[in-house]
Amino acid sequence: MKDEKGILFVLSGPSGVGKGTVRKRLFEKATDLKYSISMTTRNRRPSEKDGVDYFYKSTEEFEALIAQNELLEYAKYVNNYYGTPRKYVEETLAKGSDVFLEIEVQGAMQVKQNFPEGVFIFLFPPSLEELKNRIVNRGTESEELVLNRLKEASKEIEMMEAYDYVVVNDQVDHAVEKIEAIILSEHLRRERIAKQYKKILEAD
Ligand SMILES: Nc1nc2c(ncn2[C@@H]2O[C@H](COP(=O)(O)OP(=O)(O)O)[C@@H](O)[C@H]2O)c(=O)[nH]1
Ligand SMILES: Nc1ncnc2c1ncn2[C@@H]1O[C@H](COP(=O)(O)OP(=O)(O)O)[C@@H](O)[C@H]1O
Repeated sequence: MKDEKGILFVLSGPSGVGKGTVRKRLFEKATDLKYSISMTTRNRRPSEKDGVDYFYKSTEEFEALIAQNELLEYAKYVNNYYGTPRKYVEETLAKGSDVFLEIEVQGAMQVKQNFPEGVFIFLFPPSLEELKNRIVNRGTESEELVLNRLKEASKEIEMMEAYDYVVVNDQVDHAVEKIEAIILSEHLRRERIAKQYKKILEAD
C-alpha cells in the first residue's frame, strides 16, 4: 500500500559533516525519493552546475522570491541566502512522492513548524576535530570562512534535540544505510497507523 501523500525527509547538520556527500550517495541508490534543489545567492563552485546543485540567484532575485512567498523556508547562512522552493515540495508531496531536503538547521526548524509530520534527521560528525578536518580538506573555503563555519557548527549541534533521528557520519555507506532504514521504517510505521485507523473507522 502506498501512502496517499509523500513523506518529507529533512537531512540537516553542521557544515562539513558530509550532508552533500551522503545525500549524493543516497540518490545514486534511492530512485523513489525526489530531491528538492535549493536556491542560493552564494557563488557557484567550479564543480557545480546551475539547476543541478542549486539554482543560483542574485540577492535581488532571492529577496523577490521571499516577498512573493515562493520559499517554504529560507535562511541566511555565512552571509548568503539559501531557500527551498515551496511549489516543488508541495506539488511533489501531493502527487504521492517522498521529498528529500538537505538544509541547514535554521531552515530545518522552519520546515518543522510548517510540516510537523516531516521526518527530521540530524547528521552528526564522529568528532569536532574530524568536522574541522573535513571542512579544511574540502578546500572550498578560505581560513576565515572555515572559522565561521566551525563557529556555526557548535550552535547547530545544540539544535540536535529537536530532531527525530541522529545519524553519525563515520563512513558514508554506513550513514546512507541508516538513512535508508529510517525511510523504510517511516513508511511501515505510517502504513500500520493508516491500517489501524481504517479498522477503527470500520468498527464504528
Ligand atoms: N535553510 C536552507 N539551508 C540550505 C538550503 N540548501 C542548502 N542549505 C544549507 O546551507 C549550508 C551551506 O551550503 P553550501 O554553501 O552548499 O556548503 P556545504 O553544504 O558546506 O557544501 C549547508 O548547511 C546546506 O545544507 C536551503 O534550501 N535552505
Ligand atoms: N564519512 C566521511 N568520511 C570522511 N570524509 C567525509 C565523509 N563524509 C564526507 N566527507 C568529506 O567531508 C567534506 C565535507 O563534506 P560535504 O558533503 O561537503 O559536507 P556538507 O554538505 O555537510 O557541508 C568533503 O570533503 C567530503 O568528501
